[in-house]
Parts: sequence; C-alpha cells; structure tokens
Amino acid sequence: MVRIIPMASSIKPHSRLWVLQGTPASAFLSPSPILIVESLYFISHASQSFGLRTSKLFKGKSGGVSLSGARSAAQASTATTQENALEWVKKDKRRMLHVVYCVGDLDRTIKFYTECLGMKLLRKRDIPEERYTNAFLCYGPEDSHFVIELTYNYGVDKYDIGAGFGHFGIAVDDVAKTVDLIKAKGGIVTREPGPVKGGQTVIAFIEDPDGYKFELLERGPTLEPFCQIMLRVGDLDRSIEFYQKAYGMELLRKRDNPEYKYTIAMMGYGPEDKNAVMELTYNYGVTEYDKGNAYAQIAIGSDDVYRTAEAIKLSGGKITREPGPLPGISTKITACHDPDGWKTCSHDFVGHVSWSNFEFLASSRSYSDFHPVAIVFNGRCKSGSPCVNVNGCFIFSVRICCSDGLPGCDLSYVALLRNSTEFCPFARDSQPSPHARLCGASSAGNLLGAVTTTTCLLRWACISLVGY
Ligand SMILES: C[C@@H](O)C(=O)SC[C@H](NC(=O)CC[C@H](N)C(=O)O)C(=O)NCC(=O)O
Ligand SMILES: [Zn+2]
Repeated sequence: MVRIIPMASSIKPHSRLWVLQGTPASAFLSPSPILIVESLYFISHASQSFGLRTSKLFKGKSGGVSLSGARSAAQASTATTQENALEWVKKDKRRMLHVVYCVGDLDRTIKFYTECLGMKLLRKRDIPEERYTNAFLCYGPEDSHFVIELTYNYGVDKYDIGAGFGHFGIAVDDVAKTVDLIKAKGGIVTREPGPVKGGQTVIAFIEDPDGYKFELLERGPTLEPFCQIMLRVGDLDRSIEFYQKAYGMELLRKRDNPEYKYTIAMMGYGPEDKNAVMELTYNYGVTEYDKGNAYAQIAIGSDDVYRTAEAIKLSGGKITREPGPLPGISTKITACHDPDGWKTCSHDFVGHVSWSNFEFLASSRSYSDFHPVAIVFNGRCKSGSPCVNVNGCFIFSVRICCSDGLPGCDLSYVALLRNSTEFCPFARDSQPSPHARLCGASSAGNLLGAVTTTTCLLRWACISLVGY
C-alpha cells in the first residue's frame, strides 16, 4: 500500500517534503495491481508560508506580549490575517474551468452541441461503480477554454431546470444563420434573432434537448465562444461583493434596465469577448428562486484551495466541501454555496495532459478511451509555468477503461513519472520535458497491473504536459 509520510519541511520554508514510499522499481515488471515507485516530490504548501507570516505578527517589541496587548495584537492580527486572505485572492491565478449540469440523454445532447453549436467532444468518462457518465465538450483545448461537463445519471432521463438558472451564452458570428441551422436540425428556437430589448446586440434564444436555454449573441470572431453562464440572484450587490472577495472576480459591466425591471452584472477574470463570464441577473423585487435539480456548479481554478476556502468563509460563503484532495488522485478541491445557494467548486491548477499517441501490446481487449484523470504539478515557478522538482517528478493518476467496459477492467493507479528518459527503460527517444513517457514493462509484464478479469497491457504513451 502507498504510505505518504508528511515530514517536517527541512528544504524550503514554504514547501512540505513528502516521501512517497512503496514497492521497489522492480514492480514495473511484476503485475502488481498498484504501481508505486520510491521517489520524492515536493508540494508547495503556500498556507505554510502564510502561517509563517501570521506567526510573526504575535511578536511584541520586547519579544513578549502583555495580556491586553495580546488581545489587541490578536485582534489586529485577525484583521491582518483576514486582509491577507482577501488580498491573496486578488493575486491568485484564476480561470473559469468548467460548468457541470445533468442531462437525460448524453448522446442526444452531444449530437446537438456538436452539430448545432459547433462544440467538440473532448472525451467521455463512464463511472459504472457510481452509475454515472460524464462527457466533456468545449470549443478548444481544455487548458485554455471553458469546458462543459455533462453528467448522465443512469436511468434518469429528465431534470427540473428550475427558475434560477437563466442561460448559457454562445457567441456566434451570424445569429440568423445559426438559428436556421438549428431549425433545420429540429432544434427549438424560443426567441427569433433581433436586437436585445433595450440594447443593440443581436441575440436569439434556443433550447437544447433538455430545455436548457442558450442565448446566441452576435459577435466578431472570439477565442472563447462559450461566453456566459446566466444565473438569477436575489441581491445583486451582495453577489457582486461575494464573487469579488471570495473568488477575486472583476465586475466587468453592470447594466440596469428599468424598462424591463432587471439589472445584470457581468463578473469574471477577463474581457467578456475573450472569456466565459458569470452574468448575474437581478429581477426587481425577486429575492429567491427555485433552483431545480439540473444545474450543478461551475469550477474555478486556483493555486491553493485551502486559502480559497479561507477567503470564501471570510466573504460569507458556506463551505460545502472542505478543501482537500479528491480520493485516489492528488487534485485538491473545495466547494461552497454563494449567498443565493449557487454552488461553486475550486480546483487547484491541474495540468491538462493530452495523449498525443499511445501504443498497446496485443491484449485481450482494446481500449475505448485512454484519458488522464488528473495530473498535479508539484508546484509553480514564478513564471507561472509548472515547476518540476529536483528530479523532475510529476504525479498523475490515469484511469484506463477497456472498450467493452466490463467491470473490473477500469484501472487507476498513481505513479510518479520523471520528465526525463532514464526512468523509462522503454523510452523510444529522449524527448525533453515537458514531454514524458509513461513507459510500459516488457511484453511479459504489465505496467498497470493486473485487473480482476483480464490484464490490460500498456506499452507506452507519449504525454505532452500542457500546464496552465
Ligand atoms: C447581456 C445579455 O447577455 C443578456 O442576456 S440580457 C438579455 C435579456 N435579459 C433579461 O431580460 C433578464 C431579465 C429577465 N426577466 C430574466 O430573468 O431572464 C433578455 O432576456 N432579453 C430578452 C429579449 O428578447 O431581448
Ligand atoms: Zn446573457
């Protein structure tokens, strides 16, 4: 079994040294179900340095503190700590990562989004043990585009979208042409193309197969066509303040529309025509909405979910999932409800791995999809690119599903992968970092270990690590 032993940091004041111990490297050649190699990797643990800074606050002039002085120092330090936490949010490198919602028929939705809205299907992920399947779609590489994560729960073909969810916004260069295409494909148009009431932008509204509303907005070419998530809120200024303080979002635009009795606020991390933004809508006098059970959450990237959770608490958000790693992989998340009860999840930055190619030895089954579950860089260089530690280890967890999806053939493991080739006896050519190879054992062995019903053999996969 894997034992992770946190050790007192003796290397850098802001990083924690973890030693991952397990079976020796010979495991590569034996079909052990879990492959762990001895190695060393660092997790930069920003909160430690945060703690370090806080501890300095308690030192009085003479090094000691009187009782009353202690109290005012403690109050001062609390205020400073809170100020630090909120200040940190503004410096944290953030991005809107994905939106999660449920659909009643995955292939029906994938067909609509790809044929009518021009999205690309990135991958599907079936989790039979949890009885759900995900599909990931977006308009470009997921390390730089906002992703739609659809959830199909086995046997559930209908959801209540509720009154609080407004729409997703898709920027297109010709709304009328897109509407014609959608009509030709049998799609539902609920609002014909034309200028938005009270404005000039040409819009139209359509509905997807589950009834989710999509606003089509006529705009010039954009890097990010998926441009809005509109949610209705009961107190606009309360929401603006929350997303500014807890999530470091910027108020990009606020527009009151007294004629139609609503106000909108665009919140995000960059200009609306280049980024997915949250469109918060306040309808005069409406303070609460039924949220249904269809829309789930948005996920926002963060360098440190622990400090993000602190800022959320200080900003009046309710933490619904304490910060920490997801089971089995190292990606760390936290989740909260905003003042209206909309759920937002924070993920620490995980590099996105695109499998440029892979080759399998002949095996009793071929693989339907081979996709990384997550990869966690061991820290971030000042330049913002992912760091590698002294011996270049990354840690990643890979889930490989066999084509016929028989139970027990779903294999996950956590392995350390050096970004140099001496670690990979079967590396065919030494590719400099960030390319690395997940190397297989000899044909007799099995890097990924035997699974209950069969042995999935992997020879090697060339992984190009695309960090944030
Ligand atoms: C800025 C653009 O992305 C919009 O979505 S504004 C579109 C406008 N929104 C509203 O009317 C919001 C209030 C409404 N009561 C609600 O809760 O959705 C809209 O939908 N206009 C309709 C039109 O035909 O222009
Ligand atoms: Zn909108």
